[in-house]
Amino acid sequence: MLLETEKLSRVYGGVVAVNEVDFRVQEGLITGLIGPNGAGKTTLFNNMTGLDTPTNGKVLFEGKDITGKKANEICRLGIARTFQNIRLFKEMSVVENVMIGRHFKVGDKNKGRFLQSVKSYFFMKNEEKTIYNKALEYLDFFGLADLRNEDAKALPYGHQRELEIARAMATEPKLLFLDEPAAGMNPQETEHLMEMISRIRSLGVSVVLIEHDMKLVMNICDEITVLNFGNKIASGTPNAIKHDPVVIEAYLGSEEDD
Ligand SMILES: Nc1ncnc2c1ncn2[C@@H]1O[C@H](COP(=O)(O)OP(=O)(O)OP(=O)(O)O)[C@@H](O)[C@H]1O
Repeated sequence: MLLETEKLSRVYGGVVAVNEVDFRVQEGLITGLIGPNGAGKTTLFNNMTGLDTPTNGKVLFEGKDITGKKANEICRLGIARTFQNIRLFKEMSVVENVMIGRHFKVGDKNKGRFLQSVKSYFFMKNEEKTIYNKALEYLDFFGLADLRNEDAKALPYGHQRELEIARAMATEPKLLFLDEPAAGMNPQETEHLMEMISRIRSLGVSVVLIEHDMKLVMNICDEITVLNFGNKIASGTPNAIKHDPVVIEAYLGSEEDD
């Protein structure tokens, strides 16, 4: 198992946001985490990626206990993520946003100097040129290279979300967490996103995604785990989940679509 939680719980005051959840991520697969609003999906994400600390239970990554480690330590171990609300450096260009992800990976002694010097390729140091070229490779891989000099804030919404994913990929993760990547996207943008996520899997990077768009989830996930009121109520293949009466009752309801 690439990542697993053992009876992970997170309690806020009187609210049990996540209750003794055993969540499993197999290497090389796309795993969906679904459930109604407030089911505990983002809380579980935050507790696996170092943004929050479990009240009880463990998080194991490649068999090692990473419970309670800080977000940057976890990122260095090979776990990257995106957020429900887009968190780009809006005043910076597309390529600069990816370079920041890349730079984080390479290590960073001179961040200030680095950020001032990315404007002109001619004046870049060799290390910076390598980072720039690698960032372009990532943009190219995701079909975003033509946009490299645009300000991030000028991009259409769908591209902003994809840029965030490209930046997370530039840290060269083994495991990528995506929190509602298709939120607010139109059908064409969602289609492009689905291709992008499949390409990430083809690189051998495992993906975990929270998503309410069931077409996307059922189409691209290999495995799905369902939360309801903080409890894991099911896990299995998309087909098994789609036909699970407990899941239909708690979440899918009449939206179920064969
Ligand atoms: N920092 C916090 N303090 C107190 N309660 C919290 C906190 N974070 C989450 N909760 C509560 O924990 C529960 C689970 O919330 P969470 O955001 O994890 O659900 P979710 O499944 O991600 O929902 P959504 O699909 O709406 O994003 C909710 O009842 C929420 O109000």
